[in-house]
Amino acid sequence: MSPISTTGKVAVLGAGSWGTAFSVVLADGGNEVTMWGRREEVCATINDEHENVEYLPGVQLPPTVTATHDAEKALAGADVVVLAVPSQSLRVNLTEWAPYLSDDAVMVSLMKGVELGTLKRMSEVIAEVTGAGPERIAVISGPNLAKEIARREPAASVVACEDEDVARMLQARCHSPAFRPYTSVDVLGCELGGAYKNVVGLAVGMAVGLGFGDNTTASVITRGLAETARLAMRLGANPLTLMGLAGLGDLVATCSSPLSRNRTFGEKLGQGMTSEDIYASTRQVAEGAKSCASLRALAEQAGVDAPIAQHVDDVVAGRLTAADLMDALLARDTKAETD
Ligand SMILES: NC(=O)C1=CN([C@@H]2O[C@H](COP(=O)(O)OP(=O)(O)OC[C@H]3O[C@@H](n4cnc5c(N)ncnc54)[C@H](OP(=O)(O)O)[C@@H]3O)[C@@H](O)[C@H]2O)C=CC1
Ligand SMILES: O=C(CO)COP(=O)(O)O
Repeated sequence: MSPISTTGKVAVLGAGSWGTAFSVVLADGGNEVTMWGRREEVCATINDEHENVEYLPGVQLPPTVTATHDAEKALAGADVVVLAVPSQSLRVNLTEWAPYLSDDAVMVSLMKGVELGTLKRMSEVIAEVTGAGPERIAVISGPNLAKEIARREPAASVVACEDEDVARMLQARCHSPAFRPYTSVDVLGCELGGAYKNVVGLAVGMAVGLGFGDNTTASVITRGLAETARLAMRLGANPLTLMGLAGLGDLVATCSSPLSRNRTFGEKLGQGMTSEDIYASTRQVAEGAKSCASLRALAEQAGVDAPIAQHVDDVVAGRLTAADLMDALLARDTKAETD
């Protein structure tokens, strides 16, 4: 095997919280980073003030991070392309960007969602839109709340690619003093862990919003992990992935942290706000509010029992209240824990 390159030019497409925080990780790892931002004014403040004032105020970005509104410019010369837009917009975005991608660039999904309608994971959307093989598609997922990562608080994550050499190359590219990536070949397990924890985070948030304490949240987290593992294993994931950073690790971070947008969305539902009110109150994405419906459908398709996804979807859609969700989860037929 040839020596692994640890530096190079990376395009990060998406200038929200995670695209920006991950650009800091990549810059700390020695890469030259060009971000693509949807709005010119966001790019201008990144270039002129080295700060993403809207998404990560107070975080000074390294000089090797620049931004452009022009995707062709962002992608020029990039051998690694990091995708950090909301999951539901990826297909449209990537279709626009595809003509500017080089034929051998590796694409890395940072996204934690499942596409509505098609029920595709983000790696599957990337493969479909670009025609790239699995050796050019990777996922990075773990307990990585953007604000903490941008402040360089120590954290670990998983870099998954079916081609282990590519996972190792990406691991070297994003290893920095505060960010420790582990490799994996279980792309499916990492993606389902990342998408499902958002739905469980919504349920935990609802419990918090209703005023319940740690027994309730621990019960929802644990049964949420069981539900995630049931579906992921049925679809072919390695169960150990669900016990790792992209499963349990991310679930714990999301469900415990007031920084989580999904937990916060759930908390507001628990306090009686509607999804429409919550959408109107923030620009930031809470992936679980959409992926609850796609994960519910994916579980139905796979013949897997998914009561948390099912009831969270009903609350988000306004068919149930958060209090109904808690009652319904407890009133289900009793069974053995390991069924
Ligand atoms: N934040 C976090 O801690 C983490 C997030 N993730 C995942 O990363 C992904 C991105 O999330 P995050 O950065 O946090 O989200 P944010 O809400 O912070 O930012 C979203 C970004 O996407 C842009 N955007 C929104 N809609 C569109 C669209 N239709 N087309 C193109 N761009 C669009 C926004 O632009 P504009 O400002 O113009 O609206 C903004 O730059 C999600 O899948 C999330 O689950 C993963 C790990 C950690
Ligand atoms: O994925 C995340 C942490 O790993 C971020 O969670 P939220 O999208 O809920 O903020």
